[in-house]
Amino acid sequence: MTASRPAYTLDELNKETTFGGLGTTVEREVPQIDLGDFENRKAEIADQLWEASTRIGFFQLVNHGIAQEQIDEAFAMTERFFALPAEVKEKYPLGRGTNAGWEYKAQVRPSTGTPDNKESYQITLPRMEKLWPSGEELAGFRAAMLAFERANWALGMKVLSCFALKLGFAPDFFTEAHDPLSPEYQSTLRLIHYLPMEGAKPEDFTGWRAGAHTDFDCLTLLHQRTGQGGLQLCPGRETGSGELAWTDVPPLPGVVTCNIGDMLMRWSDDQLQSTLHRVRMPRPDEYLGPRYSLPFFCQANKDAIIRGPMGKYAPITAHDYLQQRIAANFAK
Ligand SMILES: O=C(O)CCC(=O)C(=O)O
Ligand SMILES: [Fe+2]
Repeated sequence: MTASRPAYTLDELNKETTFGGLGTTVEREVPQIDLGDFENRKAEIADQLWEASTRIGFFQLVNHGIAQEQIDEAFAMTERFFALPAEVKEKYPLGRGTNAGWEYKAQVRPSTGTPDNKESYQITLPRMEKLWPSGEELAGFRAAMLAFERANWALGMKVLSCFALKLGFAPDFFTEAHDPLSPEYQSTLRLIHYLPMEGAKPEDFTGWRAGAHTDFDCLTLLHQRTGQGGLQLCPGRETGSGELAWTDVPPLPGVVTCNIGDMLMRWSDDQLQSTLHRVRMPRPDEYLGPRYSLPFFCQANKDAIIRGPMGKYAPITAHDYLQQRIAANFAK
């Protein structure tokens, strides 16, 4: 299969085509970082974020400031959205290269060459014209999601301000690069529904809920439900000849799971690690119901220029960078 895959122009994509195998599992510690008393503890928090992100590329935030009621409401609305009839969801289709709208089993990862076993609805604010379900179809959805999008943006900017500190940029450097009032804004809230596996055939369990990948963005904030596990990570992009060793990331109550994406890895001259991850199928003896997750992707505005403090890579706009990644995942 590998031979028939396209060659990509970005090195990270060519690498990704080699990560589709089952691999082994190993325990690793995913650091928890407490954001409480942020203003007074910022330097210490920045050190902890830096340590986690240069080492494993994943961490879990506690005392992150997003109320559990708001997270629960976003999940409840998400379940209602995906429960709408397909004829309704089809009225709001994902536009090619836009990260906005609904898709069903349309994302093919370079690592697996097969579609993820999921449907998703993406919210990218400047691109939502004609993509919101009407109030009659789903009352309260738009208000809940706009508020949740903004809460995640604010948390993401807090974390990114710590990385700005460590990289020698101005404190609001990344906030300005992710300006939600600009038409160039392209951060995305994604609602994901992984399909239930009750009564599925044995061969259906051989695929992936989400094939191995790294995220395209600067930083991902991921909300998960307790009891709906499956996320696994593999740090360091260990591309040697051996099998990759994967670590389960349990969905703990009250935490927001975060990971560094390729855009921030490039922006930090490869100091911060964008870590490979995937969502495995449940085993037949595990919970087989649907799985919902809510990632928020902090993706710098299209016109932001990605240039690291040491200038390791040629400057590129966030638009050009992202388009190459999206094209590789949704190629028709
Ligand atoms: O659903 C999850 O737990 C992870 C999803 C993910 O990695 C992604 O959408 O990029
Ligand atoms: Fe991801």
